[in-house]
Amino acid sequence: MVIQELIEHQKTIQKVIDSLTPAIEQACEMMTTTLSKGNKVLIAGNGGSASDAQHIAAELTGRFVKERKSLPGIALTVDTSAITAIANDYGYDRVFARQVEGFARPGDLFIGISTSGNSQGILNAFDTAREYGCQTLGLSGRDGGKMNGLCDLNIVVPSDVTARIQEMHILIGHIMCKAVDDLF
Ligand SMILES: O=C(CO)[C@@H](O)[C@H](O)[C@H](O)[C@H](O)COP(=O)(O)O
Ligand SMILES: [Zn+2]
Repeated sequence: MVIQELIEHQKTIQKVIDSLTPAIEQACEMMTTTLSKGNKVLIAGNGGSASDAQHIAAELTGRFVKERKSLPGIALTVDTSAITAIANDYGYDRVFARQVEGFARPGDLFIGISTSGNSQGILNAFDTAREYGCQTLGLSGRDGGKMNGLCDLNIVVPSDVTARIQEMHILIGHIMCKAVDDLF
C-alpha cells in the first residue's frame, strides 16, 4: 500500500510538471504582482484546504525561507467568531464571501482552494471577489468543477484523488511563496 501511494503521488507530480508549469508560472506572477503593488492576498478553503489556506497565509506574514519583510496574507478560515456568526446568520455558504466583502479592495488577490471545484462557499467567494475588483486564482482538481469560468486562472490538478490534489496544491503554494521570496 505505501509504495502504491508514493508512486501515485510521483505520477501526479509528473503530470503537473508536464501540463501545469505555465499555469503555475502565471499564478506566481499574480501573487508577486499583487504584493509588489502593496495589495493583499485573501485565501479560503474547506477541511484540508483550510489548512492549506492558513499555511500559505502564514508563509506571507511570517516567512517562507528568506528573511524579508512581512507581507499581507489573510486566511479566511481562522476567525471562529466571524465564521460561526456568518454561518449562523447567513448560512455556511456565505462564510468566505462575507469576509471577502469586508476585507477585499480592488487589486487584491483572492485564492480559492477546492479539490472538487464545487464547494458553494468558495464559489460564492469568487463571485464577491470579482465584484470587489480582486484578481482571482483557483486551485482545484478533477475537472475543475464550477470554478472553471469563475476565476481569472483555475489551476486544475489532473487527478480524481482528493489527497493527491491537496498534495499538489501545497506544492504549488510553496512554489508561489518561493517566487515571492525571490522578488522581495
Ligand atoms: O482533507 C480532506 C481530505 O483529504 C477533507 O477534510 C476535505 O478537505 C473536505 O472533505 C472538504 O470539505 C472537501 O471540499 P472540496 O475540496 O471539494 O472543496
Ligand atoms: Zn486531507
